Amino acid sequence: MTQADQPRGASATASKDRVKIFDTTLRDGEQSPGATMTHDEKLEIASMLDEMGVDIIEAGFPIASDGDFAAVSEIAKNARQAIICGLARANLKDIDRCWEAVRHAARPRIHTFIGTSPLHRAIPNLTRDEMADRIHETVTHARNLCEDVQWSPMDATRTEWDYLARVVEIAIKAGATTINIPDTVGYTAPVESADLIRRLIAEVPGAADVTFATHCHNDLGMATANSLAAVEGGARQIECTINGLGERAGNTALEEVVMALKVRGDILPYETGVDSRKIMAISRRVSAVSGFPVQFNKAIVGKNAFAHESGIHQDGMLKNPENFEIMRPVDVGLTETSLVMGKHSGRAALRSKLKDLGYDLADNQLQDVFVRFKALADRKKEVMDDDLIALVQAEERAAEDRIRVERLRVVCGTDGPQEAELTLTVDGEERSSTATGDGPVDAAFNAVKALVDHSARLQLYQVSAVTEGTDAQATVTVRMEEDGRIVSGQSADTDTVVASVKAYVNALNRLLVRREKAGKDAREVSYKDVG
Ligand SMILES: CC(=O)SCCNC(=O)CCNC(=O)[C@H](O)C(C)(C)COP(=O)(O)OP(=O)(O)OC[C@H]1O[C@@H](n2cnc3c(N)ncnc32)[C@H](O)[C@@H]1OP(=O)(O)O
Ligand SMILES: CC(C)C(=O)C(=O)O
Ligand SMILES: [Mg+2]
Repeated sequence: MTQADQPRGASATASKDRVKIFDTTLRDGEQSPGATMTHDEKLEIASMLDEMGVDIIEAGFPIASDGDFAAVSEIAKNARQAIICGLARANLKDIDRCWEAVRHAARPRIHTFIGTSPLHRAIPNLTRDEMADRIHETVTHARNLCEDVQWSPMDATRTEWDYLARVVEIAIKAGATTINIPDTVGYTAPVESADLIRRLIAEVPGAADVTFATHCHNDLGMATANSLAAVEGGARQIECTINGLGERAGNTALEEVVMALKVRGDILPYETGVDSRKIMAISRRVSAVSGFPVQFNKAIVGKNAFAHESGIHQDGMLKNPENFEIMRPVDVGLTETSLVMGKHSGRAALRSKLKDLGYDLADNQLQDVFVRFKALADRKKEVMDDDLIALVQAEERAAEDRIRVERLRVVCGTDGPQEAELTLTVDGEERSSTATGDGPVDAAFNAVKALVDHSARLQLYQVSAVTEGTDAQATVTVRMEEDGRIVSGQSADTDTVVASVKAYVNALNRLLVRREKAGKDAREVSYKDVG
């Protein structure tokens, strides 16, 4: 075994075989249309990969451009522990350029490849024999430059068995230390993936002296399954990318294979040197620099991978997280599971969430807030913490209010005048009014004035969104002044006009309290009977 073949990390145990993680986010990942990263971004990602314990970083394709060459060279210079690898086609110029870039690394690797299937042999227009000679020549050349050489028969899974076995043997004899078997077009299936590696190791002379690697693409959604099957067949290097970034449907996702081996060590007795707690951070960074968002339900790193909205699951999670989670969030770098509050949530989650927010409600209060919460959740995709706080505060305020908003309808649009039809309960008596105004809020405020006669002057009217999105709750604040007394009112609702009227009424209620406190009889307020 050469120095380059030694697995990293001190965690290898007698019972578990070590599987090397080869990350190609910066090479195959960057080949995704639109995923190009800048020089500095590549350096940053390489450093994070090195830090998290990836064994080999494929840093780029040095002949592809001066920029790629510069990035691979600098990553090679900065590498702390990882092997730094560059890709090269099966020609001497590519291999020389690759070596120029990776040779700065403490542990450099040249990765050279050529397509060996009937379809791919036609690309450079070579016969079987001509290609075999080319493989011998180029792998020998690479090995003369570098002691760590990886060779890949591109489209191996669509290559005839006899030819594949023949060229793998040639590459091993020419000095390749790692033989990578790519499923370039995501065509294979788990049983076949395992069998192919097993058969190569069993039948190709010299196979026992090299590491076999698996490189899968996800065209049929089987990349992770195929990679793990290949490991069961004898592969000891998995090629993968962060978030599964890569050509077409992507490559095997690093986070998936690492966590599968960690969580299912009972049936997959293999280990990696990757510190899984660094997964979330690098996933977010790769998503940001590549511009590829991670789908919400993506395994391990998706926004919903450790989130629960439905009441039965939330209740189960609160009783024991193992009820609905097979991994601890902390093991992938998250601080906690998130209980998302939405229309499927129940009282157990609401009580727990409110407690976290500092509200320890009695059962009857909780029930009131729960009813209002469900009504809000029916109108809004996700109820955020601030929405809940607004609900509880409104509940607290409403308890002693003499004036309550019952119903409001507004007519608005380009062809004014805007009109509001409002029903309030005042000291238990229902009263209604219709008013017009300059805009829906003005019309609604005029309707309030028609029902509650007062001389308070509106000093401030302010609207802000509690949370994000067009379905966000609007928080409205109003400030009013009467005889030197200043009161303010606040309310939140997904309907801005409703929130405005409720904030106005909230201020009026406070005004009544202030008047009472000032020794006046609150009933001095005269209510116009327009009902
Ligand atoms: C499955 C994979 O991921 S393979 C890697 C794919 N990645 C990339 O292609 C990204 C980087 N590529 C590039 O920047 C460019 O394609 C370059 C610089 C490598 C080559 O550019 P060009 O010289 O303009 O060639 P072009 O891209 O048009 O065509 C590819 C050439 O490489 C040849 N070729 C392709 N693969 C190999 C190989 N493994 N070994 C030898 N030659 C190869 C093709 O036959 C073709 O040459 P030809 O025109 O003489 O037939
Ligand atoms: C270059 C090779 C290994 C590759 O990316 C593929 O075949 O998918
Ligand atoms: Mg690939």
